Amino acid sequence: MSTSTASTLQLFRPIVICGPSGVGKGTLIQKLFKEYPNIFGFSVSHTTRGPRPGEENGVHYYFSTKEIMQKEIDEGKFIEHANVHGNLYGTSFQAVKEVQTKGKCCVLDIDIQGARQVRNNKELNPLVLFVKPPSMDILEQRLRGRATETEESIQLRLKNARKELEEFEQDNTNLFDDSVENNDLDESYASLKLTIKKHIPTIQL
Ligand SMILES: Nc1ncnc2c1ncn2[C@@H]1O[C@H](COP(=O)(O)OP(=O)(O)OP(=O)(O)O)[C@@H](O)[C@H]1O
Repeated sequence: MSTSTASTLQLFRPIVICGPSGVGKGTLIQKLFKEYPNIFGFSVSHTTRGPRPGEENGVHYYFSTKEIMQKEIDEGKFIEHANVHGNLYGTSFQAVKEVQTKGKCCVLDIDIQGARQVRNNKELNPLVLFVKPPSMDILEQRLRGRATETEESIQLRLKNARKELEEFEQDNTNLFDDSVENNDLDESYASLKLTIKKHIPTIQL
């Protein structure tokens, strides 16, 4: 008897990870990819900026032009997009589908505005999780400890973080399905895995 892999392939709901800058989203997501490279996948983003040495089209980014990408945004082909210093960046529905058709669960690191855009998308049906900092002081320490931001950028991120935390606490639009507090990293990572399993029981973690 033969079995068809195509018919047994599970299409996992994508997971949207939201939370203030510096809370540790990237750190948690990297741990998932490292422990489960065959279960989780990152979608390839589009950009209109030129490729840097060593960057490959379809691997690091899909390189596009402003005209083409804007037309595709207008046609609704993008889950979310942003203009950063004059260049467009975004995630297409197709890029998420490519991860899903490999049998992987696509993890998206997008901001609250982006999450709001995809929240009620029936086709995507994302699991939206919020990563909370233990406190604003700790968030500030992490942003400073990362040493990637100017003072101005830290202040802007903290200001946005206060707004995002308020939105999370009120959450009157049911934007988030669940949340994880990123306090001790190992405990938070374990809690993230449990939260994912709770909402996507067929995932083998
Ligand atoms: N649980 C934790 N305990 C202590 N430090 C942490 C923890 N999680 C992450 N960090 C550290 O905090 C800093 C910010 O983490 P990270 O870059 O993952 O945040 P982010 O939410 O992805 O930020 P951004 O949205 O700006 O990309 C990093 O230096 C990281 O090593």
